[in-house]
This record gives sequence, C-alpha cells and structure tokens, in this order.
Amino acid sequence: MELGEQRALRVLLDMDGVLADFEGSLLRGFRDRFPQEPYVALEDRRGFSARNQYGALRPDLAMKVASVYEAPGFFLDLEPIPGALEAVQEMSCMKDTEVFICTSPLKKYDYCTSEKYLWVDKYLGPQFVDRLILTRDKTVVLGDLLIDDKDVIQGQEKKPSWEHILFTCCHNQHLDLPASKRRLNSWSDNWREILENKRK
Ligand SMILES: Cc1cn([C@H]2C[C@H](OP(=O)(O)O)[C@@H](CO)O2)c(=O)[nH]c1=O
Ligand SMILES: [Mg+2]
Repeated sequence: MELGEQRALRVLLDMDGVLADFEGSLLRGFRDRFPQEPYVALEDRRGFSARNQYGALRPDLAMKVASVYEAPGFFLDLEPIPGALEAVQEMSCMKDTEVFICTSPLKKYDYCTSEKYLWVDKYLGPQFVDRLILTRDKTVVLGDLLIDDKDVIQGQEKKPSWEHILFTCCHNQHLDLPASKRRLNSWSDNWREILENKRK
C-alpha cells in the first residue's frame, strides 16, 4: 500500500434481517403451513431466536416453526428488505469503500447455503457472489463495520476488528442498548453518516 493512501473502509453486511426479510417470510410461511396454530405477530417478537419464542408458546411449535425455515426454497424466496438492494449498490460504488456480505448458514445447512448464493446472484449479481462470506463465526472476519440484526455476536475473537451496528428488526426493536452501541433503524436511516464517522 502506498504511503498516505487511505485504506478502504470495509463494511460487512449481514443478510437475514438486514438484506433479506427472514422474519416476514417466516411468519407468512408458518401461517400458511399451520393455519390453525397460534403464532407470534411481528410486533410481539422478542429475542433473536423465533424457535425459542414459539417453543415458549407451546413446546411442539418450536419444531413446527423450524420446519418452515429449514424447508427447501425458504431462503431463496426471501423478499429483499426495503431499500437494502439500492443501499448495497450505492455503498459498493463509494470511494475508499468495500462491501462484503457476511452471513451464517443454519446448522441444517443443505438448502440454506446454496440458496443464499442463489439469492445474492439473483438480487445483487455475480460481483456480489464474489463478496459473499458464509461463516458461523463472524468475529474472525476482518472489517471496520458489521451491520447485523443479532443483538450479541460472539465467536473465537473476543475483540473483533469490526464495530457492530445493530440493524433494527422486530425481534430487537425493544432492546435497551449500551450507550456505545449504535443502531441503524432501516435503510432509509442515515447509513452514509455512520460510514463517514467511521472513516475519521
Ligand atoms: C434460526 C434463525 C436463523 N436466523 C438467520 C440468522 C442467520 O443468518 P444471518 O447471520 O445472515 O442473519 C441464519 C442462520 O442462523 O438464519 C434468524 O434470523 N432467526 C432465527 O430464528
Ligand atoms: Mg441477521
């Protein structure tokens, strides 16, 4: 790297809950598949794991809701989050900025992994397939920012290189955050300011 050349700001973008609407599709899929069963409305979602909340409602509902997101086609058919695709394209064209998608596969990875690649190809194009990172440990990925809807992101690295920006989602919107943690409320919120602040 040339002396004085500014290193690009690397932004890691989570997929489910940030680019793809996991929660909306899960609720629709659950109600289609189990129309007689009680369900959790999006505004009532609390906590990252839908499975845990459904299981607390009634033990058998845990595996029923899991069967929806473990089914073939679930990850492929997720709708893009409003404004996400436009934001990713704009961000990736910014000077001194590089974007990677950093997402975790389910433990039951068979349909999920290929469908995440197909989804990125379909909605963002082959250049983003080259920027897709699948990992169950995001802490070992180097970056300046990680925009992710999961409230706590843990792994092997106790001090990850990135600052976690919490992307607001139904399941985390009620959380009180420590003063140091910043939120991005949606893609119409000011993500450009968050990137600019990080460059300083
Ligand atoms: C089980 C489960 C997974 N997921 C998403 C998060 C992970 O993707 P991502 O890290 O891109 O948000 C993926 C595997 O857990 O599925 C949820 O968002 N909610 C859930 O309840
Ligand atoms: Mg997520």
